[in-house]
Amino acid sequence: MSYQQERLIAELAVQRASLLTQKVFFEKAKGTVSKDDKSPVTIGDFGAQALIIQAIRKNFPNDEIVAEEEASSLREDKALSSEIWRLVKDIKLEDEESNNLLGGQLPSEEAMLDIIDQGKSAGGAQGRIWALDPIDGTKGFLRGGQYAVCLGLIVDGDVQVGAIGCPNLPVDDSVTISSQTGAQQTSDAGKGVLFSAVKGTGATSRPLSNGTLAASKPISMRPVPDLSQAVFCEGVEAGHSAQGDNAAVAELLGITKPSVRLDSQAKYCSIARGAGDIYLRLPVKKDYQEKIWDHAAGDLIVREAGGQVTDIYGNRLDFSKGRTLAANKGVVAAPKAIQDQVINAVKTVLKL
Ligand SMILES: Nc1ncnc2c1ncn2[C@@H]1O[C@H](COP(=O)(O)O)[C@@H](OP(=O)(O)O)[C@H]1O
Ligand SMILES: [Mg+2]
Ligand SMILES: [Mg+2]
Ligand SMILES: [Mg+2]
Repeated sequence: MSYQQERLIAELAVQRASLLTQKVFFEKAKGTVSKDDKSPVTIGDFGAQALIIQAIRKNFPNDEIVAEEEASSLREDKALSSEIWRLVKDIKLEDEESNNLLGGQLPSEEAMLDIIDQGKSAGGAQGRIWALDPIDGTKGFLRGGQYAVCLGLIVDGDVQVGAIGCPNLPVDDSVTISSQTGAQQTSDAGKGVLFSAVKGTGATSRPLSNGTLAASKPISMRPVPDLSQAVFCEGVEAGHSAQGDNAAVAELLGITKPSVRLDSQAKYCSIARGAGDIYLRLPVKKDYQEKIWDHAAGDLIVREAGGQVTDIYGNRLDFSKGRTLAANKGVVAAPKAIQDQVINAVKTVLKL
């Protein structure tokens, strides 16, 4: 199975949904609601989820979908629902053929709510399951920092296809990343990248801009001959990974440069293209289970670019356990050649 059609649909769906998120941001349409877990969810998250699920349903009607958001709060907030519909209804790619492939415009506001609710699969070890994070790094999105539109296809527990749109990353793969917590986001020029991978065929990047079906370029992690020179990245939100432990691991590895802080799976994408080297996500809360939509696409893109992605024990991420990575704790991603060294440092710092 080559998964080329799945990759095409995933790329176009992510590209279209990214257009919506950019429109939401630039129109300052930043209505948010709080979920039970107290995380914010914006007009962009709901709208992007609707657009991507529509594309999956149109092309692969029998597949299951595990998506982050659900529409119950929207059904009780007519004003917010109408505002999302206003922004979603006219979103399209420049290329008519691509729009038709994705199913065209959504038919109505009510249909949009129903579609948002089609991402409630329990996940698991069997069959074809799409993992969708319509906006990963919602807090980064709200701050004007990094965020990502992420879609992965898991087949019998194994990620086969991944696509990630990063509207605020530089197009140029060779630009070394720097911390982006919001304030630096001033200009749009040269920004917006679409990353993708199919298992066994490598990872690629291309510009995300509307209408560009430009050729994808292969990307790969850069070699790290001197670990002390490695660039390590971590999340901006201190509640999502233990920044003190991350720093202690870096110090043990002899890394002297401070971490680069980015929200979202832009971290996986950045190391995959050689704009950084190591991604550390050491757990803050012992009982937190990472969500599959926060990692599926990024895990594949990094591994296809020559990296290894494991949890803090050195075990591969297991996407067959349902909606969460119930068998794993934390995430450590690095070039294959140095992954063992990084894991040893993690084990020392966390006393595992
Ligand atoms: N206690 C916690 N530990 C780890 N990840 C958490 C967390 N609470 C929330 N998250 C997840 O962290 C993601 C963002 O990661 P990062 O901090 O690397 O940008 C969030 O995705 P969303 O923004 O899609 O909700 C959310 O799912
Ligand atoms: Mg969220
Ligand atoms: Mg997320
Ligand atoms: Mg999200």
